[in-house]
Amino acid sequence: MSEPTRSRIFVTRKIPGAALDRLREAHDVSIWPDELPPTPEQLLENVAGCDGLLTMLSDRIDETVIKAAGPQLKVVSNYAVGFNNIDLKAAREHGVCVGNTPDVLTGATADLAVTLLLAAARRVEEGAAEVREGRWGAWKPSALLGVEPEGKTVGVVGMGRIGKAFAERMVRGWNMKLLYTSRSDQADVDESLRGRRVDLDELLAESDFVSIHVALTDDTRNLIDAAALSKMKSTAVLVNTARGEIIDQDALVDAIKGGRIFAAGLDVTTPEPLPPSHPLVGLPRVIILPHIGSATDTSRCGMAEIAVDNVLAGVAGRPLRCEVPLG
Ligand SMILES: NC(=O)C1=CN([C@@H]2O[C@H](COP(=O)(O)OP(=O)(O)OC[C@H]3O[C@@H](n4cnc5c(N)ncnc54)[C@H](O)[C@@H]3O)[C@@H](O)[C@H]2O)C=CC1
Ligand SMILES: O=C(O)C(=O)CO
Repeated sequence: MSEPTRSRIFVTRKIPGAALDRLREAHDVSIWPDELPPTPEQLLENVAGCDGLLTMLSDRIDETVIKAAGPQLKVVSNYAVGFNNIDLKAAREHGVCVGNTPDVLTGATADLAVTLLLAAARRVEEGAAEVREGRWGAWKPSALLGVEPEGKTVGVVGMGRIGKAFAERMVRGWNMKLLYTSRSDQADVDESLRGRRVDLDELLAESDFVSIHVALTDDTRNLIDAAALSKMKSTAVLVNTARGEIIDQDALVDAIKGGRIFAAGLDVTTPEPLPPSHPLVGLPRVIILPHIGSATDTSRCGMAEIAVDNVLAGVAGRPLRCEVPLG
């Protein structure tokens, strides 16, 4: 009996868990060894001749990369649920399947959105900085006053998997009223969470807390711009765990400085990493985390299993476990 064909796979970063062992057993795998990602030039060099790529959300996989890999490339398996870093049109044109890692990170990312909402609302960053920097003075009745979610209105922009998990937490945990935007009606959300689908303008005007959960597309880039921010309540808290490009960051700096919204909690920014000199960094009432929404052992190992399954299926010409529709 002939040996099964071994494919060439490039993995652009070490990933947690044992899933990569399964890939190594079946195929010839090279893993980028550094903590820092390959530069665009290094990526082009390393993909040449590969049948499959296992990529990170920070790797830009455009037509140049797909062509540099060569016509034998069958699959790009992204170690993320988001796939805005991949040129889907180029993938389709070159007959390459694209995989992503949904569901296993939904709870962790929704938890982080709740964390950011509470941390921003209760000014946790400013308080912790006072302690760290020796500025903790006498207890003051009106120091670091925040806002409470209980019974208020939460607006979820994009009622997908994570949007829904976040909404469940806020409605069940804090008895909040739910408004959301969605491209289609969601009867289950309306029934089980007493949600109401509205347009973005109404959501921004009526919500005390707004959390972004849409995918980044040409339609959602800069969705939250100066005009959108101006529609929000001056007491509102804005949370973003989706993608940095969905918010116009210059407009957000102006809105926070001008007191046009109360606070913001961001897990994602443009660029990433955000340089410490950026005007958002250190701004009171803005808390920024380094894109850790899915950073739990459980989620990242689950993502690794799916990403490896996607590569194994893709190089074998089978449907992927989680395949991104290419239109
Ligand atoms: N901070 C982090 O570590 C993480 C961030 N994410 C981000 O969260 C996003 C959402 O993930 P999931 O909920 O699993 O994806 P999903 O596909 O279930 O949800 C995305 C939602 O956005 C909606 N949408 C897309 N374009 C829209 C538009 N123009 N207007 C209104 N709605 C629109 C879709 O209909 C869908 O309901 C990912 O695309 C990713 O960017 C995901 C996981 C971790
Ligand atoms: O999965 C994603 O899209 C992330 O941003 C990180 O898990």
